[in-house]
Amino acid sequence: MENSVVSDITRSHESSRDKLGKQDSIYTTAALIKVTYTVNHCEEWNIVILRYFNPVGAHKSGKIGEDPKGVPNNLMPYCAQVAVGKRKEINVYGNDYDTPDGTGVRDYIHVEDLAIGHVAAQKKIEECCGLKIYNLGTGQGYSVMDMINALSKAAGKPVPYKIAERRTGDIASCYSKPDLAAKELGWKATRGLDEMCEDLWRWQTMNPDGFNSNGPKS
Ligand SMILES: O=c1ccn([C@@H]2O[C@H](COP(=O)(O)OP(=O)(O)O[C@H]3O[C@H](CO)[C@H](O)[C@H](O)[C@H]3O)[C@@H](O)[C@H]2O)c(=O)[nH]1
Repeated sequence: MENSVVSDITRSHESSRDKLGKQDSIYTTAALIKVTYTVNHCEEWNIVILRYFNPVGAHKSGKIGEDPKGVPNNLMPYCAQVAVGKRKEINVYGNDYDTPDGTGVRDYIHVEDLAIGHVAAQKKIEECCGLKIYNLGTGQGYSVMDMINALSKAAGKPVPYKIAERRTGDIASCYSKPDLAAKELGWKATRGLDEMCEDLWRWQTMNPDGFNSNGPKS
């Protein structure tokens, strides 16, 4: 199976067992903590585990954002560096997946929605909740090409790309089922793809070299 819809930890899931086991890591860590919690009778501990999906965006001010060290590994920081002229083009890792346009699908979430999810989780801990595990995603999958097009729109120019080989360890599609977070945390992601890309682009243009930039800071 190449696809993975990440639902509650106690439910079975489908994902590839690739060489790196990459897509399974989101499960494995939470599952191990859950076992440790139960086996060691930690019921007096209150723990909330948050499963992040793919954070994108930056603070609205343009002053706080992602500053990868070296060559970015992830799609959107790399795309942003291409758009700002620091890199030539983005490699699209495979266009022959079983997805609507053949490129990989992920659940991208605005980093501010993710931050608000943490505040909701903190409140849950204060209710003495025991061990809880929540997905912080939008529940909506977008492809690599959707993301390149959305950033091109925000930047007002095309982001150059080329189709490359699949990357080892990638699966076709992975997105969340965030219902439990909505029900028990009262949390839901509200920022859409355009806002993610606009905020990412503002950060990147104000800080082309990340926190070492000498560009406008106000
Ligand atoms: O230069 C790139 C980088 C990525 N991609 C594609 O873009 C999508 C997203 O890739 P990311 O690397 O941005 O994110 P992943 O979902 O692959 O990986 C993220 O989720 C993983 C678990 O699911 C791990 O947590 C990992 O550290 C985290 O970055 C994938 O289809 C990937 O193939 C490209 O086409 N070109």
